[in-house]
Amino acid sequence: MSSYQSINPANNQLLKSWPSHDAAAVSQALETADRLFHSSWSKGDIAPRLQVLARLADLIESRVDELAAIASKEMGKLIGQSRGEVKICAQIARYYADHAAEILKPQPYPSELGEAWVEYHPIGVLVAVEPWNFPYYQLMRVLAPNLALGNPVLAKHANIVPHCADVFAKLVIEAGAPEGAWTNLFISSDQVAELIADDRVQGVALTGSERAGSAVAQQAGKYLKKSTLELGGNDVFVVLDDADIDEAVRQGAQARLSNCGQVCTAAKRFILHEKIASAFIDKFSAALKAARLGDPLDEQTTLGPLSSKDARDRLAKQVDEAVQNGATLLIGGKPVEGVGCYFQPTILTDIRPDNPAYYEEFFGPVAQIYVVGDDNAAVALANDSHYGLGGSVWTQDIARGRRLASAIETGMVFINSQSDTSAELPFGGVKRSGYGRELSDLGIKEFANQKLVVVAG
Ligand SMILES: NC(=O)C1=CN([C@@H]2O[C@H](COP(=O)(O)OP(=O)(O)OC[C@H]3O[C@@H](n4cnc5c(N)ncnc54)[C@H](O)[C@@H]3O)[C@@H](O)[C@H]2O)C=CC1
Ligand SMILES: CCCCCC(=O)O
Repeated sequence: MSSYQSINPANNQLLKSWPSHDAAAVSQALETADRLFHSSWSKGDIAPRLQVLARLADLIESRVDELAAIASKEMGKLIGQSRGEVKICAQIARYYADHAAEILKPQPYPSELGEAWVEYHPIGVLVAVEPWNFPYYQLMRVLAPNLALGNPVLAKHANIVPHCADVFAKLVIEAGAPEGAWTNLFISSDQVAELIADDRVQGVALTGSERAGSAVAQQAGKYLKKSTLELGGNDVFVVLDDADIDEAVRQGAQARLSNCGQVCTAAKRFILHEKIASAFIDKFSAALKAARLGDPLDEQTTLGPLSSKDARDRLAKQVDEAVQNGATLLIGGKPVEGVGCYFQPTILTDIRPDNPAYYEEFFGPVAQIYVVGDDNAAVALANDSHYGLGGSVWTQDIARGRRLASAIETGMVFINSQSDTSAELPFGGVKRSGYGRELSDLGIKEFANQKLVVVAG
């Protein structure tokens, strides 16, 4: 039985099983990608590649509803959020279509040795290993910069979103990319490891769990291949005593419930100044309780299902263990009875450092609340984490917000906004949230040969 299956998490119905790719198909895909890398497509003028990205952006924009429905049926994202994800993908494709040539032009390096500059060249075939939570966005973050640069990509998507993987690959071809530029492979972890070991593969990008990241990075390290990792997070949502509480509650509820909480940069640890904690908790609890659970395709639904039964069962076990280890369950805490992988909006408080939950990411609609007396305590708590991905600070004193943003040990901090993403801004983290950056001018150079050329003076 294929391990790639489209199952609707709103009703557990099997939509389609997808055949896996065997060794011969993988070998052919690698050969085609490597041949493309050694062709004028990858090494020649950038313009034809950017034209493909512009056409891809147009194609995606013309098919938002169709693409969004596929994602919502396959992984349970609310239809409006799926439309938003599809639109961000078009934005990313268009950003690199419009800006890659400027970003990748040779950069002069004034030197006493003579005229010096850095050129940006593709390095070869890459492997992309991606998760189900943003089934198109995660692929586009790798495709767009590397297609602009000239690196062919072999993509291994999460096993529960094969339809998204397949339709994305077809869009890239329809936009005019040659065979080999982006190849979707329904393959196993072992087949990924074999690809990474092959001399024709020069790098690997992964978004997903620490477990997957560690396995893939070990293999990449063993074979001296460049890797980037975008892993989990336990992002803070710091509400200071001078914050606009109603706006913080509104965005805090969105930041915890969006995509049913299955977002690496979702607000997960709510750190509240003691002066406003009670007011925030009352309003925040009401906002989470007001969530309308239902079919993700129904525009009225505000909280869909988790992506799978496994994800739902993992979360339920995690919440139970947090309570067994001393946490207080303020609201929710249980799977919703009936069909589908639904989970109650949940708030946990009184989580002490000796509770394993204190250091754990809850990948679902589960908020942890902590109360502190001052800014230093907020920063100390924020940094007491194995993760370092994103975070947000809420205050009407921007200088104060900037001080906390600089002190919080993550890759991204937003002041008076929930975490977000846009093609022109770098995305990534530190510590166990991974390394490297995606998007922006930083992302397109992660897998570039940044070659120094010097003309002796
Ligand atoms: N940073 C992010 O955006 C995301 C983080 N996650 C984290 O991952 C956790 C579990 O979600 P999953 O989808 O199960 O993530 P996962 O890490 O199991 O899967 C992510 C991708 O890695 C692949 N993979 C897993 N193990 C692998 C291995 N040994 N070798 C090669 N490829 C491998 C999977 O097939 C999938 O394509 C979540 O609870 C969350 O903490 C999940 C989704 C997105
Ligand atoms: C809109 C935010 C995107 C976050 C992508 C992630 O969970 O890895």
